[in-house]
Amino acid sequence: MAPDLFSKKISFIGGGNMAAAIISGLLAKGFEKSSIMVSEPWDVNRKKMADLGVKTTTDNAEAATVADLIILSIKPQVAKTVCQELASKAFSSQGSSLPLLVSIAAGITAASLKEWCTTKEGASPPIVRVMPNTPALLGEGASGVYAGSDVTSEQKEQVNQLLQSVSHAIEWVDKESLLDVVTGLSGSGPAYFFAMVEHLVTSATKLGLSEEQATRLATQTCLGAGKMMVEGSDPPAQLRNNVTSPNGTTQAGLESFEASGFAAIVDKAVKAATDRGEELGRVLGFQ
Ligand SMILES: NC(=O)C1=CN([C@@H]2O[C@H](COP(=O)(O)OP(=O)(O)OC[C@H]3O[C@@H](n4cnc5c(N)ncnc54)[C@H](OP(=O)(O)O)[C@@H]3O)[C@@H](O)[C@H]2O)C=CC1
Ligand SMILES: O=C(O)[C@@H]1CCC=N1
Repeated sequence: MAPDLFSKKISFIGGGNMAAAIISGLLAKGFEKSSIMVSEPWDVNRKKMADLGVKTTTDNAEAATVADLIILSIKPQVAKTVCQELASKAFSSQGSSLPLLVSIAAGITAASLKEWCTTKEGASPPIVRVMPNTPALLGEGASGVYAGSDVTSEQKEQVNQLLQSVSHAIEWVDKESLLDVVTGLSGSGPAYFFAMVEHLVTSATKLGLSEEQATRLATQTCLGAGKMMVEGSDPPAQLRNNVTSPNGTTQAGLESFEASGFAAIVDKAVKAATDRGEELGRVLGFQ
């Protein structure tokens, strides 16, 4: 990581699953524990953050005031309240030079965040939206990013550095609505693979394997297939063909998937998740 981000103070508003994943990634890259503060109301989660060695508080304004970079890692449903609190209790006293606000909240648009974060003096922070995913915990994340027009190239570089500590794939999108697609693909995506493995294990158990054996075989198959796609040069379709012997077992399995509408099932799921992101932004955002 370049020294630029290393010299910054980062505050997380909300210390749940994603905050833990990103903080773990940053600390693994050598980021100073004392340069991270987490504001979290729930004592159980606050203790988890304190156990990582970072500073904690229950006061969102305190965390926001000391930060060069604020990560909004709360649920979309509380984004408005939290932003308005930051505007009145933290940003108002900071003049026009406000810290960069990085929101990971699904669906909530930059325009809504901007509106809610505007102080009564009319100042508002530059806003970047990121859609990460939970493999960030292992430094194996995939993230989509969108920056508002007032974000400087230096700030974009800081966000890149932040994401490089937890993600292998960092995809900037120039149309904000595409972040909902990123959410439906890679934000929610880990759960699709977990569900797939759960079903594979159940199927193999019904056919006689023990649950333990089936779990070891299915999870390693998932990891191995993933590594082949990421580390090799062949596209997924080629890799699929390589496994599929004519009239063999894989062909039988894949034909059964297709007969049950596999492509349509995946299409509908990614669309449903994408639409839900858009809906969250519309329903919870300003009209
Ligand atoms: N989980 C995932 O895979 C991904 C999540 N996201 C996005 O990340 C965001 C966080 O998700 P996730 O980490 O899973 O959620 P969590 O519920 O695990 O974390 C959110 C945390 O914020 C706390 N919180 C609630 N109200 C406030 C408040 N007013 N001020 C400060 N903190 C508060 C919650 O406490 P309490 O529990 O007491 O309410 C909780 O600990 C969401 O917006 C989600 O859309 C993005 C990508 C992937
Ligand atoms: O399910 C959710 O809404 C969040 C966003 C992406 C993953 N988890």
